[in-house]
Amino acid sequence: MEQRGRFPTNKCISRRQEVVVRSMNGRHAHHRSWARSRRTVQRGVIGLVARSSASERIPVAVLGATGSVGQRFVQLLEGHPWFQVVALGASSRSAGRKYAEQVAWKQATPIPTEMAGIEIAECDPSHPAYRDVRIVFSGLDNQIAGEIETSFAQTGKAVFSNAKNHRMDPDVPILIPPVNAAHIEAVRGQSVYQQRGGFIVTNANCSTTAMAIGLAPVWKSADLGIETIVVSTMQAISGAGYPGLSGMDILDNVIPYIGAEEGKMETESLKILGEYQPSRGFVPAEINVSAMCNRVHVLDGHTEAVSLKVRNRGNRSKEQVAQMVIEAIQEYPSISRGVFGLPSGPERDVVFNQAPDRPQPRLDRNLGGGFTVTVGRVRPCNVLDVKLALCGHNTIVGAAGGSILNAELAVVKGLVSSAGIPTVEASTAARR
Ligand SMILES: NC(=O)C1=CN([C@@H]2O[C@H](COP(=O)(O)OP(=O)(O)OC[C@H]3O[C@@H](n4cnc5c(N)ncnc54)[C@H](OP(=O)(O)O)[C@@H]3O)[C@@H](O)[C@H]2O)C=CC1
Ligand SMILES: N[C@@H](CC(=O)OP(=O)(O)O)C(=O)O
Repeated sequence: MEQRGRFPTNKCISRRQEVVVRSMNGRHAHHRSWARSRRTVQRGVIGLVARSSASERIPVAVLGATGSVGQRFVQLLEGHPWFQVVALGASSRSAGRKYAEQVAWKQATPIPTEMAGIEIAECDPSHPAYRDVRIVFSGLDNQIAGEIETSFAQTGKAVFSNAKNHRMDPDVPILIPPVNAAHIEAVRGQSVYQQRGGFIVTNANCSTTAMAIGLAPVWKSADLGIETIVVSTMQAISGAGYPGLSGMDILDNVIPYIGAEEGKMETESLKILGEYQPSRGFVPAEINVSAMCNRVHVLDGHTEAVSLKVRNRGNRSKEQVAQMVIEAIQEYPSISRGVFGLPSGPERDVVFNQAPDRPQPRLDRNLGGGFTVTVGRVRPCNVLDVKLALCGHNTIVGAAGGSILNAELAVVKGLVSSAGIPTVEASTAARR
């Protein structure tokens, strides 16, 4: 069984978490006890909201639900404390059939019973299946994702996309909560948000996501920073969707080409690591990135060999820089769960594994339920400053799981409203 017990019991939560958990109370038993155990917390900046009268979770839809990423959404959303899948969308080839009858299910857990009987709808926002939906998760094929996602946002839905189509739009964030949570503010500048309350948030290309999370501690360290990244990927077969590559192509083989992947890593990473300024939009990070992408004979989990030139090396030796990189990773705070209290967030977003032969996709991809990126082999580089290996699950943190984290962050930030569900903003305003 590859899934962890996914939703957290309380250990230590922030006030922000507490607000969300309390606002969602009544929805999930262990979240109620999570909130109860924090009743002694001092009333703070955000304050405590009254118990919500709402007893439902936020209704959500998954588009592309029959595909590789769509199935991950369905799997990861089972029993979600805040979200309830009420609609599943796919092409006209699948529409009209019950999900369990139509999907070629390839996950290691059974089809969730709460979704098995849902009738697949076409991806048309006027379809009655989507009437009550507030959040739309998109695992649509990028040949058609762009227009469909726009049409859902135009009907007031919050769209969280895996597809590449909108990633470089000037008002759409490529959001990775442990790296650039502040970018979610870009949503408020989307005209469709101002007019109808709908918006689009994308996640990154899966290799780019693992790299951004793995390198965030270095990038954000005032003593380090990054000037140059040279990365070679070893990408899993599942990244090509299902059925993807034929066995004849990938067995006993490495394919040193994944269409457009290198360009995406080189451009998306600059937007992700850059700044969002409401007056100027996205200001890209000043980093040189060179990517070489390879498909390897691994089912899930993208591994990457990275060489770095740091920005602030000063007089330090490369050994000292390598040690500082390790410490930056070890000290990097738990952001998804610790800072924001996102229920899908792992204990740690990024970890350092000191074993000489890690990370390895088969051993490390499911850490933190597939939400944690593992970094290892940090050592001096003869050409740049340091080199390392990192690994992240391409269809969990790199795809469906990443979108779910993004939607959870949007709820915490008050961007997704739902009747009876107080948000951080609403509860703060109520106290003014
Ligand atoms: N696999 C990965 O690791 C990652 C994938 N992505 C992105 O996520 C998206 C999905 O990828 P993946 O799951 O691998 O792709 P799949 O090919 O496995 O699934 C595609 C989905 O899109 C649906 N679809 C296709 N055509 C239409 C249409 N005309 N109208 C409505 N629905 C349609 C399919 O429905 P039907 O079954 O009815 O044909 C299916 O549900 C892509 O944009 C991809 O680039 C992003 C990051 C990582
Ligand atoms: N190209 C990635 C998966 C993918 O679909 O990426 P993107 O979302 O950037 O198109 C891979 O093959 O592993």
